[in-house]
Amino acid sequence: MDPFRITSKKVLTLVMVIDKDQKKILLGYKKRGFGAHLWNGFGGKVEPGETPKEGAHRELEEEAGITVTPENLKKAGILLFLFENDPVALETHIYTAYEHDGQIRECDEMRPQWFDFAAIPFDQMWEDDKIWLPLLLKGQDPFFGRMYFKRKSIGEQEQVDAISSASSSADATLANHSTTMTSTPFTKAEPKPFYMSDYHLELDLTGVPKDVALDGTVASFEN
Ligand SMILES: COc1nc(N)nc2c1ncn2[C@H]1C[C@H](O)[C@@H](COP(=O)(O)OP(=O)(O)OP(=O)(O)O)O1
Repeated sequence: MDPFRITSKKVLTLVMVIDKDQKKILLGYKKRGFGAHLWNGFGGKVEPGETPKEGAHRELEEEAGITVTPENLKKAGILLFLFENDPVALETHIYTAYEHDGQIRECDEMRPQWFDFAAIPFDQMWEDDKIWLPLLLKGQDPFFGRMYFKRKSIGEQEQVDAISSASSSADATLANHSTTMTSTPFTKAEPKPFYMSDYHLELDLTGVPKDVALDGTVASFEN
């Protein structure tokens, strides 16, 4: 039986807020829930009746306190995250926002912080990010991909713990390169429960239909 066989999906959003002039990206430190202790863009589940773009707008305001006009919220790609022995895939619609309104603020779920492009904390982010985020920062969108994740075994987890405690001094150095939004100290790397075992990314979408059929349902690049 295929351990990556999927029967349904959840639709999620992820917004990457970028300051092109300063060459900085706004990330949020996830304090709880799925992906806790990792830095990520802002987003979450699309609610019934919402388009992905409407969901992205709502989640950005909830998690970072800022709004983006519809024309400034641009679709960068769609990634399908698949987890071993989990039949529910996460279809994640990724957006860029180069302009925003309002005051960035922390909430109970996310702690926002600006990072220089040269100091993005990839070792404390989902492993797929190091594949597509550099492309997004170069403006090479849109992309479409499948990312396959396996849960770490106990032995692998112990190895990660050892690496993570050895790297805590490196984290302190990273903190000096980033612009802190709040007085909360930079958090050291936490072990990641999953590792990416494989991926497939389409960068040339000429052969991909506008509506990409995934698991029987359809994702549209339109909004
Ligand atoms: C597995 O790989 C992933 N990589 C990246 N970069 N981002 C991911 C991955 N898997 C999920 N995400 C993103 C997609 C969403 O932005 C969040 C998860 O959203 P969450 O489950 O927290 O959704 P909410 O609606 O905010 O959840 P609550 O029920 O807590 O409100 O992570």
